[in-house]
Amino acid sequence: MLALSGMTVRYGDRTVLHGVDVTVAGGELLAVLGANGSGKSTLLRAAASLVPVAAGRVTVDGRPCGRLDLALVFQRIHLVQRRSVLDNVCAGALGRLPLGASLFGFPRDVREEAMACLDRVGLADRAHDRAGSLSGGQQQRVAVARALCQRPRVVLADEPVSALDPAASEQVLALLAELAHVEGLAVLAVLHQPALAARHADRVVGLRDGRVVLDGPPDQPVDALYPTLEAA
Ligand SMILES: Nc1ncnc2c1ncn2[C@@H]1O[C@H](COP(=O)(O)OP(=O)(O)OP(=O)(O)O)[C@@H](O)[C@H]1O
Repeated sequence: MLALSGMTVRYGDRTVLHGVDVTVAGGELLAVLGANGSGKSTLLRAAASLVPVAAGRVTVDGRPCGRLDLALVFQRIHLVQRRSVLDNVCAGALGRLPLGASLFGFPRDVREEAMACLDRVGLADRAHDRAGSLSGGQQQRVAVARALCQRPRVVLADEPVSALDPAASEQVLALLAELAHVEGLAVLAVLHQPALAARHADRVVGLRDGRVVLDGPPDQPVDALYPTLEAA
């Protein structure tokens, strides 16, 4: 479903992605692994058109990727802390609502859909609490619900569990895998923990110096991606 082809990104005269090809099927959770600076976030940002691309194409089912095809989940959780959990999830629908539609509150159908998304992540009972009153792990699940409310085909998650404790990390990864497997979404997650990828991803892509150096089953050895302590 999602195909990144020949993705090349340069910062100044430095090339940080060298013609990277990555595909993610519908129903698949793909983990992207690699050492610091290997180009993982740049790849995700290039896929979302958040950085200029020197060459390459991003397609969804063979068509150029549209703004509404993709939903993003970031490491730092961007929720409006003083608004309710439900309002934050409703905001996922903004891209398809007419301008100003949310000025006097979100329409009832959007609120119902947002409640269903919250139910999906196990937080329907917190809908009317302030987002800021939830734990980090719960807020990341709200961010996933907001992404769902966008009705995307593809979810791109950039280190979604880096700030979470082990139990919350497992929960968020299991949720992303479930969205892929149950909703048929293509989910690409940049991760720093190979063990989490091995437990939850369907496939792993490894980057080194802006190139794909492995692509295969999630439980394959990935040590070669990371510098040893002596080399660091
Ligand atoms: N805005 C920028 N301007 C210049 N260079 C950048 C910029 N963003 C990233 N880079 C460089 O591009 C390379 C890849 O960075 P990127 O953030 O994609 O790596 P990463 O694999 O996600 O790293 P990390 O695991 O540390 O988050 C690095 O060498 C980084 O210094």
